[in-house]
Amino acid sequence: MLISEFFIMVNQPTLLSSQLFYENRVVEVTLNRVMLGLWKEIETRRKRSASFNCISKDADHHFLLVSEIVGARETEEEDQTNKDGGRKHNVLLYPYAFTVSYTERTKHHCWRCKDIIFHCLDKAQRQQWVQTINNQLSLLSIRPKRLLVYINPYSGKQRGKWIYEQRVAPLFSRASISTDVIVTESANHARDHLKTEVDLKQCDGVVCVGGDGMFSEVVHGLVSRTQSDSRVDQNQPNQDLVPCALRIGIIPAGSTDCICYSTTGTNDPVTSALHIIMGDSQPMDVCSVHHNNTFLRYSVSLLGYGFYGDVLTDSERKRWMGPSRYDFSGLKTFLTHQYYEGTVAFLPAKDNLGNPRDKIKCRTRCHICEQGANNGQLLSGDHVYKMAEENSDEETSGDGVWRVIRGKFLAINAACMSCACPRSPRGLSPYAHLADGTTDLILVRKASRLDFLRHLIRHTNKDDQFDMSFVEVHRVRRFRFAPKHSNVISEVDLSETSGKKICNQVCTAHPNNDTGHSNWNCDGEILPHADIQVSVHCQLIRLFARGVERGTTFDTYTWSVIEGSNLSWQA
Ligand SMILES: CCCCCCCCCCCCC/C=C/[C@@H](O)[C@H](COP(=O)(O)O)NC(=O)CCCCC
Ligand SMILES: Nc1ncnc2c1ncn2[C@@H]1O[C@H](COP(=O)(O)OP(=O)(O)O)[C@@H](O)[C@H]1O
Ligand SMILES: [Ca+2]
Repeated sequence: MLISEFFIMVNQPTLLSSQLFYENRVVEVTLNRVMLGLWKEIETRRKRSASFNCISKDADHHFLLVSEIVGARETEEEDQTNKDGGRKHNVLLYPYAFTVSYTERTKHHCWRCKDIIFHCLDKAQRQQWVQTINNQLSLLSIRPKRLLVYINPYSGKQRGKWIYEQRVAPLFSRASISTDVIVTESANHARDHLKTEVDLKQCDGVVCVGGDGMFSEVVHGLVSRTQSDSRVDQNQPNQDLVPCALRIGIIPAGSTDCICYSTTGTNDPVTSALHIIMGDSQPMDVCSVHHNNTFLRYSVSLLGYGFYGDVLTDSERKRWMGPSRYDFSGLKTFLTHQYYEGTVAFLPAKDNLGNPRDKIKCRTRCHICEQGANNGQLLSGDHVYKMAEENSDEETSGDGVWRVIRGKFLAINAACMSCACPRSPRGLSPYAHLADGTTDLILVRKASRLDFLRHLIRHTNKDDQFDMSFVEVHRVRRFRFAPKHSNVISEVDLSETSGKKICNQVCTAHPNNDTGHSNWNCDGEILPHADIQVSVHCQLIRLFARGVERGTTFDTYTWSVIEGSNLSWQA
């Protein structure tokens, strides 16, 4: 925060100002539209031989941004003695206490809810403070007041219900958020409920408690509902989709929690609950996946063919193992060392969106994502595009240049965001962006087991997983894949979209016994088709998050202390 910004905050009209007892002293506490300031210290009381002495002290200035207050409430008596260090004298002299809860940043992007207790001389004064603070909070229109919560009781280690009830619900109640809670009874319960039954006008957001699969259900429910309400046909691969009005919150309780980790920097339920309460908003890209002009699914994190497809397929049979199923199946798949032949065609992103190796990380208020939105990255349906065959063959069209790459691949991954998660803290594509309208397409060609292991290990440390001869990565707006024994990216198919037969048949139809195909891992769901068309829809949804924050700076501290300052609080 700049000192000039601080002056602006201080000079807001005062809403309420009183002398209150705080910790061991009487202070003047002032509330304005943007900050709650514990301003001039009037006197400090210290206990000395069971009596109190007044010791004056230099100015000591604290403040708390109103936007980071969770709520204010009358302090329960037990809180007063427990949390306030059992200072009995407070109870005698200033018997009416109120608690202000606020967010505090701790290590590794984790947030915590902290309390400050102030003591008033009389009941009316306390009531006035609690009411005025809460009234101010209710004026913050970005904050949700009513939420629809879906809990998957079987996610991760099956602790979703406990996490919600013990760690999250008490915070929502402190923030005066009302909730409708649904514990899902089967897969797709949340998706179908959102698609058909819910009156979306009755809530300010949807929260899912679970893993990436549960988030995916909510995305499918909300996006499909929004399109059907707007009469948009999702089966058209190049269709402009209508952005969803409601924001989605994720309380992480799953196996990978990659979407939560990549959007908040951690997989901590309390942090996520606080982002929801603060009314944070993070736009996010969504990929639509089609097969032969039929809609299959949406994806927001990983679309993986080969290695990650095979890990998922194997792990689904081992759900009973919980999150460690991925470690077991990961090892098994690695040892199998299967590669797949096929053709990838892609439309690269515009240059101003950087590239997957430029070391520009997506952070809160990311300027690359702003550029993406300004570029109008969402492609409209009537663009004519062309495609050229062969490794570096290229052909220009009104929409850019399509490139086609054929080969044998251990893995083909598309990361629409970094896909950072506890297993891989930098992620599959560390410099991918949440909301730029692109996905990073990672092609891992056939290589030795040892080289592939080196590549995988680099996901877990600081080394560059793309700096290997058999790995290439492209930032793209759209792509298509056809396995070898398919003729999907074919002359006929291309002529339908380009109007010109510019490309020879890339993949020859093969009499085949249907082996040699992997599955696509689409945010943890197995896709039934290997040949797919993918388009990125820029900023189609919004999350209750703010992206990963940069390092700790002055303005990341909420309860800040400005000692020795000569600033004065003005009405
Ligand atoms: C020798 C060490 C190798 C370690 C490699 C680690 C690489 C990890 C990259 C993880 C990327 C995760 C992308 C996210 C995928 C999720 O959508 C998906 C479903 O999650 P959930 O619903 O919570 O179950 N998770 C996976 O597909 C798991 C992939 C794990 C592969 C080891
Ligand atoms: N009540 C339920 N019973 C069974 N499956 C469910 C239920 N609710 C949701 N699901 C499904 O469980 C799958 C995994 O959910 P997720 O929350 O991602 O957990 P995990 O991270 O452990 O995979 C998702 O595909 C989701 O559709
Ligand atoms: Ca993106």
